[in-house]
Amino acid sequence: MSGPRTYPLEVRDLGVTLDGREVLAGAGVSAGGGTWLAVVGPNGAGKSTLLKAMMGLLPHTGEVVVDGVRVRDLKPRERARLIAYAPQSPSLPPDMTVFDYTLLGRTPYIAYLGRESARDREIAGAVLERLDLSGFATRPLAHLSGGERQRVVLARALTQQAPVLLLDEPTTALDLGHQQQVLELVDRLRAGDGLTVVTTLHDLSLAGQYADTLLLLAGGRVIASGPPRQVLTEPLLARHFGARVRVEPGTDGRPLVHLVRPGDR
Ligand SMILES: Nc1ncnc2c1ncn2[C@@H]1O[C@H](COP(=O)(O)OP(=O)(O)OP(=O)(O)O)[C@@H](O)[C@H]1O
Repeated sequence: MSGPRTYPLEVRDLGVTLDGREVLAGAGVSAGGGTWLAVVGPNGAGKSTLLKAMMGLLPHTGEVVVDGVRVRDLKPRERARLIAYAPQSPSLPPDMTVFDYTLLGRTPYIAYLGRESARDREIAGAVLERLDLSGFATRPLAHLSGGERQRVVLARALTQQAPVLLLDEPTTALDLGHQQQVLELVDRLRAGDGLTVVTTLHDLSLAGQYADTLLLLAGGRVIASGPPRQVLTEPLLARHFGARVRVEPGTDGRPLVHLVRPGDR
């Protein structure tokens, strides 16, 4: 039995200069099709910049290649069918309803001047259901809490049904239960539909629990990449986050990162 078709991802020598400042340089990493890559690093490291450049939203040098296709050669609609992106804090049209905003994820499939089909509406409805958002469908975006808004942004990205999913800090505004719900849902989509997932994540233990590969960025450069236990090491975290941490294996052997107070052993 063969699984779903998957789309490997390769980032080659990516560089971004903003206002004359090199905020990302020489960034390279690859992720197998159907695997999860988590980008970690301190504030200002260049994590969001990397995702935006991968999505083609920022001028950059280097290449992003998905399943052998150079993303920069694609037309915007083709790119949007291949890669979906949920930004960290997008500005949302306040009067638009949750359902209509989610439906925007179908735009790359709707003909110019065309209207969404019953199938498009069905897909949007099903995604809202999976994210516990059906009850909010007719609510204007301005009337949502921060965490609800964050899940709606994710809903729009999932409605796009692209095989590569880029999520910038998908869990920051979420309570514990919703963090788990969102990460488990994304992981089910990865395993079941073969999505290639790239997330930035501040929570290093969560990154270590879910990702197959971690990419540690600091100062716009790649410091380390590889399986979680190779990247989440006490010396690397101490050096690049300026934090005292203890790293120990969890029940599944994946590393858990704890902050240690000065004076504790
Ligand atoms: N338009 C801009 N002009 C100049 N510098 C910028 C611009 N946008 C972002 N930067 C800088 O680029 C660097 C990388 O920013 P980025 O948002 O990618 O960091 P990040 O790793 O996602 O950080 P955080 O964890 O705080 O979200 C930061 O130092 C930021 O100040």
